[in-house]
Amino acid sequence: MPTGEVITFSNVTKTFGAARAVSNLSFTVEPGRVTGFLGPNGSGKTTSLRMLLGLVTPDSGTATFNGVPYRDLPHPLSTVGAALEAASFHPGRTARNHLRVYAIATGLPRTRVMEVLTLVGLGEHATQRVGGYSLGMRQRLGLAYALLGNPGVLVLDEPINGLDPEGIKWIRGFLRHMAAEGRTVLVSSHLLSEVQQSVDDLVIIARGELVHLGPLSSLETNTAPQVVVDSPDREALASALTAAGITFAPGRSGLLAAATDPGHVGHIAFTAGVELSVLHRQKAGLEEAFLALVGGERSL
Ligand SMILES: Nc1ncnc2c1ncn2[C@@H]1O[C@H](COP(=O)(O)OP(=O)(O)OP(=O)(O)O)[C@@H](O)[C@H]1O
Repeated sequence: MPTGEVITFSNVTKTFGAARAVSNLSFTVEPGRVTGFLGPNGSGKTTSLRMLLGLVTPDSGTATFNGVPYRDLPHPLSTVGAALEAASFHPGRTARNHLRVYAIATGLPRTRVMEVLTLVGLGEHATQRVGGYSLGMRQRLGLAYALLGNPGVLVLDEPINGLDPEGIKWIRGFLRHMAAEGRTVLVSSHLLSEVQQSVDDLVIIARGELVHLGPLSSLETNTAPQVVVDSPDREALASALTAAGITFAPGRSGLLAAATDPGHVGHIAFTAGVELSVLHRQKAGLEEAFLALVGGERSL
C-alpha cells in the first residue's frame, strides 16, 4: 500500500517580470484526505503546482514532500504522480503504447500498464489511438500515467475539466478511494461546485495569496450568518431594526438582517409591536462564501 506524504508550501513566492504570480504562500496538505486547491483563473494554482513538481523555480520559499523538494526525491515516480495537462499525448499512438514507453524508461513492469488503464476505466480503449480520445478520456489517460509508479501522492491540475457527468461522478469516487488508501491527494479547480462533493480540505488562493485554509466545513462557518425577517408592515419592521442598531438589506423573501440569533430579532419586533410573517436563520451558500473570499470574481 502506498504511503501518503505531507506536502508543505513554505513562504513560496514567484514573479514573472513585474507580475507576482504567487505571493508568500504557505500551507500543508495531509495524507489520507482529498485537498481542493481552489482559486479563479490566473490566481496562481498552476504556477504553484509547477513549483511543487520542480518545473518552475520559486524566487523564494520551498515546496516539499515530507520535507524533501521534488528534485531530491530518491524515487520520484513512486512518490508523486502528477497530471498537469491533458492534451500532451501524441495523437498517433495508442494509450497502451504511451504508457509502455514510460514504464520501460522507469523500470516498472509492463503489466502495470494495463493495470492502471483498467483502474481509470480505459481498459477497453487501451489499443485505440489517443487522437480519437475525447477530452475526458485524455484526462483519464493523464491519471493512468500519474498512477504508473503507484505513488503515495497525487497532484492533479483541474482533473474534472472536460469530463461528462458520468466521468465527474467516477472521478469523485476515484479521488475518495485514492485518499482512503492513505494517499495525499491535491486537486486544483477554479470552481468550488466542481470539487465540493469530493474534498475534505480546502486551500483557496486569490491573486497568488492564500485567502482560506481548512476543512470544507470551515468555509461554511466562515460565512456570516444572516436572519431573514419579514412583516406585513415592512416599514415598521425596518424602523424597529434600525432603532435596535441592526443593519439589513432587502432580500428575496424578506429583510436580510446582519444578526446571528433569530430570537433576538424576534424580540426586537415583539417589543416594537411589529407582527412577523417570516423569521429564520440563513447561511450563505458555499459558492457565495468562496466568491466572497476570492473577491467576487466569478470564474469562467
Ligand atoms: N511563464 C509565465 N510567464 C509569465 N507569466 C506567467 C507565466 N505563467 C503564469 N504566469 C502568470 O501568472 C499568473 C498565475 O497564473 P497561473 O497559470 O498559475 O494561474 P492559475 O490559477 O493556474 O490559472 P488557470 O486556472 O487559468 O491556469 C497569471 O497572471 C499568469 O498570466
